Amino acid sequence: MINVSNAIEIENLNKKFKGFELKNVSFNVPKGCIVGFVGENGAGKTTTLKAILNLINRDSGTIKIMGMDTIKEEKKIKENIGVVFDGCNFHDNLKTGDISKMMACIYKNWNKERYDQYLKKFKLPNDKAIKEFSRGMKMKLQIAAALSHEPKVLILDEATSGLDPVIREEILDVFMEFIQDEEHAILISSHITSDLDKIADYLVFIHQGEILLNEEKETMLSRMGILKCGEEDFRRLDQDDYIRYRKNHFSFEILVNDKQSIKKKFPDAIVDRATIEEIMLFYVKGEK
Ligand SMILES: Nc1ncnc2c1ncn2[C@@H]1O[C@H](COP(=O)(O)OP(=O)(O)OP(=O)(O)O)[C@@H](O)[C@H]1O
Repeated sequence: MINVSNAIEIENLNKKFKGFELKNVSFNVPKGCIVGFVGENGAGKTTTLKAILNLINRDSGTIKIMGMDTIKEEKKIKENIGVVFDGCNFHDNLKTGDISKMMACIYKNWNKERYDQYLKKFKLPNDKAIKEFSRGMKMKLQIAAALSHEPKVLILDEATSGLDPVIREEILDVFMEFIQDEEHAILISSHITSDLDKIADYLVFIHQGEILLNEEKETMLSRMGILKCGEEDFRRLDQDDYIRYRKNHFSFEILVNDKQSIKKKFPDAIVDRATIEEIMLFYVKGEK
């Protein structure tokens, strides 16, 4: 039996569209982990996720799920993946029971009891057609369906976007429950960085089709920091000390690589903890 520690492995993925390119995208999703995939609108998140799912043809690169090549062993892999994309993929006139019958034909591991449990947990009615569902209800339905064919990997594209904090928390709890099994893994793209702050173990940051950052979340957040200082102190910094800076009227805000070494250099300096959102903004808007 092959023992693979990564649920998903992406190596040198390239895909060119007119005016956009994924450039040598490489990262892993380790088993037992949630990887948050972040980046601004149009950065290439959905394109990457679609390439993982073979929904678009890639130009080059290899992608493995549970050690299996996603092109050569596509059929075998599909059973192992639960997918939720923004918007609802089920036909509007279907009811929850119709979806169960349909999914049972598609997936050999379809677990109707589990699906019914999720419907109950999410308080989804079985007598209404999907067209009468709210956005949050549609999202929860998709998540219930994605989890009920007993996948090992969840691939989620903006699965919590446009939902209120109560529903988001319910959904995040379900993801946390799913990941308790060490063989499971989640790759989730989201603009709601506070959600990723809560649940992600790793963060992968994509910008203009390139991976800029790929690190364990807590290590990254405890290492990086934001230093506020005047021009004189800024000039004393080495290039290696910081990642990006932003200049205001009278001061500099600097995303530093290593809070501790900066505190040694400037004992009186205040270096604040950076949030995921701030780090993203520095990478996109800051100067080098
Ligand atoms: N089928 C396609 N043909 C041509 N260009 C495409 C196609 N699909 C996506 N693109 C382009 O690829 C780029 C990346 O799009 P993508 O949907 O991957 O971004 P994203 O990071 O998911 O953005 P968002 O956060 O807005 O969903 C965009 O410039 C988009 O216009």
